[in-house]
Amino acid sequence: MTDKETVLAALNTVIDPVSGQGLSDAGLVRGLIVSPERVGFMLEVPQDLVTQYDPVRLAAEKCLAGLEGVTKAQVVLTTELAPNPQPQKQPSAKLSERAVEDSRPKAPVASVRPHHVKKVIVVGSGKGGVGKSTVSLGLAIGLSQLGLRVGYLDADIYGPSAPVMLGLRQPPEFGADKLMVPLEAYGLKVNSVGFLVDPDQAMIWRGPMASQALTQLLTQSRWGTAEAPLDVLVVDLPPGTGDVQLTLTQKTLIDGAVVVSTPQEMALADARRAVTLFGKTAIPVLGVVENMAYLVAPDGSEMEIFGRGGAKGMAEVLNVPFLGEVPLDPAMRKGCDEGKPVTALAPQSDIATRFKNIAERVLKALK
Ligand SMILES: Nc1ncnc2c1ncn2[C@@H]1O[C@H](COP(=O)(O)OP(=O)(O)OP(=O)(O)O)[C@@H](O)[C@H]1O
Repeated sequence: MTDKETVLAALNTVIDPVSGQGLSDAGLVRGLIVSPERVGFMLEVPQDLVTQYDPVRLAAEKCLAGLEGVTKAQVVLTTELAPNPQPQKQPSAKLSERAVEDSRPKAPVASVRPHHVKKVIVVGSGKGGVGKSTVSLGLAIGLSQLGLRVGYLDADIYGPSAPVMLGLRQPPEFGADKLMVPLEAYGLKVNSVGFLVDPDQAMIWRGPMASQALTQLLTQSRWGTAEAPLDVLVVDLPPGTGDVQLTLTQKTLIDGAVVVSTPQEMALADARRAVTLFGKTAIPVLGVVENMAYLVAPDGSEMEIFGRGGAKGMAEVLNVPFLGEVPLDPAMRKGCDEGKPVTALAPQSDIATRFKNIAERVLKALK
């Protein structure tokens, strides 16, 4: 009889069309059973890709059937967004050492990659109100000013801000392919939790519901096409380091994370946690942005309202890149409130140049 290692190695010869990796490495093999009667597993894929994966299912089944000693091979295609199965009664028999080892939590294997998106960057902060959304949008606009095709997903379920910051109100339409068509603003393709629910309503989401909504926004939006894929999708995460962030970062193939902090110690402590969270989920930290680093007074002097250099120092200590500082800029605040982002409308301004420089560093760190 064949063993699990042999089966997993064989399944790596079948290529996942989305990630380009073998099925085992891509984390698509779930619930593998290797018994004298049969070898089988669940091929867990995003709901919208089921048709695309049917040939992969057949190839996997053929691969298993070709292994020595296998009489019955079975691969079941299942979608990630299916409702949770009823809890199974736990077997009372004592588990073997191997089974105990198998059941220990492992480093998560991400499995969802949005369609036609080359790179996904998440922007997080430990603490709320540090300007994460402002910086995410500035970064997205900066990347697009560098000539890239950029998407912006406002995934902040606790306080979606894209509708206000970009002056967008109408919900996205659904295309014939049942995917949401992101709105377009200032050269960005935009989708937001705020388009789907009333942004003024306090949002109380149960963790699994929030994670599912975010995964759907991410994977069921038509960000790009085969001819014109998105170069980068910037995802503005909810603040904090809780379950919602953890689940999203575990379930999605993310290429890098940017952490935003203000310079004061209270914010830095939380930002450090965010860096640690990304580290734990094996997401490369592309760097830290220090927001509200200073304010230019009318006499031209720089007032360091929250202290300055704290986030830079933190980046050095944690050995992650420092991407740059963003001053308190009243024009940027006003533009955000009025749906007129100043970095897009005044691309030569100091603040726009800062975001372009940050975008350049992010790109460099991504490569
Ligand atoms: N550098 C800045 N200069 C001026 N105003 C700023 C700056 N950064 C953020 N703001 C303002 O501070 C407020 C909070 O910013 P923002 O919504 O981006 O924070 P956030 O961290 O995303 O908040 P939340 O955690 O609530 O989602 C907004 O009014 C925004 O315009």
